[in-house]
Amino acid sequence: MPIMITILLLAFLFFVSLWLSIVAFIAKKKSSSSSAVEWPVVGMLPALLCNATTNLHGFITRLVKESGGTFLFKGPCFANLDFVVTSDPMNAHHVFSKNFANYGKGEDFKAMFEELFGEGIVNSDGESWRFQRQRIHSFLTKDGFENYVMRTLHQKMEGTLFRVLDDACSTRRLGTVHVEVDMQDVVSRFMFDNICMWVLGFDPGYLCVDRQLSTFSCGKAFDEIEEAVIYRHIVPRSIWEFQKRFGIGSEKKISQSTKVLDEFLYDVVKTKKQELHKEEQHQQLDLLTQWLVADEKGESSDKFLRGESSDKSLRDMVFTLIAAGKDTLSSTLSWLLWLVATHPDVEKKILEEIERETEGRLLGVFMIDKDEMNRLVYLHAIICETLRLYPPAPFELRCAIEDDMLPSGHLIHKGTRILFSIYSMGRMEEIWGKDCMEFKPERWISEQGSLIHIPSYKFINFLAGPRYCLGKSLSFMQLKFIVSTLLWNYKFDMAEGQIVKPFPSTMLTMENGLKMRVSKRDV
Ligand code: HEM
Repeated sequence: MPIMITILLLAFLFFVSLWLSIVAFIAKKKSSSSSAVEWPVVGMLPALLCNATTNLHGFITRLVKESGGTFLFKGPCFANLDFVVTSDPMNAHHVFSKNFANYGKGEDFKAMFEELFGEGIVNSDGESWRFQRQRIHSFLTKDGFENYVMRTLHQKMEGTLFRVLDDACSTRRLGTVHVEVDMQDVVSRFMFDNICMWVLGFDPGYLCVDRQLSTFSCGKAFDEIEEAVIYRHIVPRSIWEFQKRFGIGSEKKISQSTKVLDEFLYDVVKTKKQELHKEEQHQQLDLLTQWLVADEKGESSDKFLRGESSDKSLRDMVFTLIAAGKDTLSSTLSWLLWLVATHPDVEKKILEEIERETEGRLLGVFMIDKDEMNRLVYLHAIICETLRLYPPAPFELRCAIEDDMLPSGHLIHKGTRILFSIYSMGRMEEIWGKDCMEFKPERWISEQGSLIHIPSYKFINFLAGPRYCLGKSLSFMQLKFIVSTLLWNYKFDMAEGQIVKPFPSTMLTMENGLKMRVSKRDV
């Protein structure tokens, strides 16, 4: 009997103390100004899940601002989902440049992107990464490559993009009112074809004049993977791995889309290898041909890829380059078109600059040379400003190899993951000033009219240090050509009632697309 009384007494005390701690926790939560409450056992996961589908980037930006630049995101205690989240430029400088050797992509990142990038450059570290970087860099800077890219771009714009837009304009003139074009979809298809032309050497026709005819499923598969993979960032690895094993939910989508892509890419690799010895094939400048030719010449200098590359490593290489170029450029273009359409003063200034610097030669798709391109300073500033507010790759992840201390004073243990929010960095008052939320291209231009240099660790959209983006200068060249030609020839107005907001994805796309009315510009 006394034992029974003792047990009842202990149970009573346990429930009273549990009740008191819950009451205290809720009271603390109510008085706390933090946007993410840390719950017992599940950590901050409920707050992340609540915000993940509505305003993931805004939520993280709020947390980063509240914490003064860096905070620890606590996941559930059983899930290994803790991250140090930061938007502090000094931390970026430390991790990406000064102590570069201590930070890799980490096992979790590799697992997340395994079936997509495989051993491709963005998913590798060490020797394999160094070798691929040096090779891709030499191809991109090879004599004639830039011209080749600009020629293929010109060809696709004139042959397809302008005709698609002309169609949209003439339909309006014939009286079919309210014809709206989803420009996000158009530029995404256009960029996919464009990148394929210089990575694979042919145009797969994802954007074609009669878009009803485009049955090409590979481009769609790319888009679907990108949407689905964000889920792997949010839930514990064991959960998405379980779903992957049994083909459930977004994991089913990823495996179906990867299959479609693999069929296409392996087929391209096989055909390319077979045709390599045909006359003039060696002269082709697309990156896949250049890679195969370099293999033949025995230029491999690495254990990883000595001799002829396997079909798998070629597939990984081309997939990675298409992914690196397509989404980044199409995201920048979409946000830029929206920002210009909603800022008439900026639109007016850019048209004045194009007229002044190219003497109006852009009517139709005319090539502009490098000198003319360099003179388009305001356009350059518009691109930087778009990237600042809407970075195509909003996050960057790194994992510590050994213990370390960040300049912000945060102790980093071996294996800790650090998530850089590039989106938040673009909206920090400490970096950009009080008007950081405004779209203001002028902030990039000095009083003398030249571009202001912002250190790469403050503007890490192309990353900083030894792993900075290999496609940066190619991207500016292409974007300047596409934007100047498009804006000079067409006027883009927002469709009525269109709400533009970011979609929570690994790439910063727009949730509801970008519906616009297109008309020919009267110049
Ligand atoms: C607006 C356009 C672009 C932006 C904002 C951008 C941004 C980035 C970022 C943030 C990274 C670092 C990724 C990581 O380490 O996880 C990166 C890497 C890379 N980018 Fe870009 N990129 C752009 C366009 C391109 C284009 C057109 C190419 C085409 C060749 C390209 C090729 C690469 C490659 C090969 C890497 C890997 C570099 C390495 O790991 O050493 N990028 N880019």
